[in-house]
Amino acid sequence: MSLDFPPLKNDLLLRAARGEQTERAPVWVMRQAGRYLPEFREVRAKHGFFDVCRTPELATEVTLQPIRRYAGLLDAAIIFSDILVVPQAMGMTVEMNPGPHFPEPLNTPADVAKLRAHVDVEQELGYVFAAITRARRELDGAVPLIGFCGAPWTLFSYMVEGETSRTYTKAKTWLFKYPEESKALLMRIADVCVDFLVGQIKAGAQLVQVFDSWAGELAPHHFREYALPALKHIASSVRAQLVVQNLAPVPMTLFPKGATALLPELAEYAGYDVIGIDWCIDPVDARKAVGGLVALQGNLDPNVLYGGREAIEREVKRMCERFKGGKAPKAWIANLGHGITPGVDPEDMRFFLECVHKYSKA
Ligand SMILES: Cc1c2[nH]c(c1CCC(=O)O)Cc1[nH]c(c(CCC(=O)O)c1C)Cc1[nH]c(c(CCC(=O)O)c1C)Cc1[nH]c(c(C)c1CCC(=O)O)C2
Repeated sequence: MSLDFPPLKNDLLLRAARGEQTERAPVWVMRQAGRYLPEFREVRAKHGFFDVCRTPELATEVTLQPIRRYAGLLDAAIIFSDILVVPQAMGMTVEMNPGPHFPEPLNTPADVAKLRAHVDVEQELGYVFAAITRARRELDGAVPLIGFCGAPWTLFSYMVEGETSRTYTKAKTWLFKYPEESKALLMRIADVCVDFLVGQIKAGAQLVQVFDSWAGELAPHHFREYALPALKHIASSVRAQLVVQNLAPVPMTLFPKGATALLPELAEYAGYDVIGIDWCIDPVDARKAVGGLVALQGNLDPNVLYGGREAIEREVKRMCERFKGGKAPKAWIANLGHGITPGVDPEDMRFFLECVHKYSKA
């Protein structure tokens, strides 16, 4: 049973995500709705971060801001929310001041008892679903709408560390001191992610992305042991649930930032259609690593956007050549290798998008 939405006018993203070569690379930018936009800062001056997330009108407004500003240049919208709404749904308090802060992180496995035994995502995160349905209607088919969640390992890190960490000492202490409890918690987070992503798809998300921002912090064998099973569980369970609930399949993207060494097995076993890469791997090498199994997304260093027009043009041109080169299939979604940062001039972002349009033509 699916909701009815206006027909999609630009399906470049969905075609590339399914592995098709496209006439040019679709392009969107992680954190495209954010503090580099004056219209976003205006909304944030009047409303708290999570108030924007929890108010479908505001979340829709902010989701559409970059689509309006860069009309005809962006090929996707991403729903305005945060990965940390999942720990909130599980019963944790999360503040944003200005970075994430958990007043009561999970210090030991005993603290897991403080989490909700059963998470009703409809009740806890229904506001995200409402925002997605509303944004999808307001987009009027201009571009597809992306839903997302954080990956279990990245969310686990925040829930244990209580903030963004440089060393991940607390999260890793859990892995090495309490391996079984860690695995259980990772799977518990994964189960919430499954319901959350299925709910987003049901509400109108046309592609979903799993952000594993701290994937690169783990040794490959630790990633394989702890992070990968939960990621696989999400991909296979979401797909199975879509069948059970009679919903059309949607492409799934995994962004395992920094996990370059694992690209071959992620492509082969994780179960995603698209893998996002950061700028620390050359696109030609990433292609070799994943073969023809998945589409790639990425990977310009976000700081290139601070380098002025000449640097932006040169680097985008190079990125396009590197993604289109080599012998592997060419399905590619252009993006930065991580989120856009607050100091970027919105006109430089526009120039980046224009350069992708120009240099990624088949
Ligand atoms: C690790 C992570 C978080 N959140 C997210 C990740 C994964 C991606 C990544 O690694 O960047 C994902 C995220 N966060 C946000 C989105 C919205 C959609 C988009 O435009 O991409 C998405 C997809 C909005 C946001 N989430 C946040 C902001 C800025 C806060 C503000 O408006 O005051 C935005 C626009 C806050 C946030 N939220 C988080 C941090 C560390 C911070 C503070 C630091 C920062 O600003 O980058 C957690």
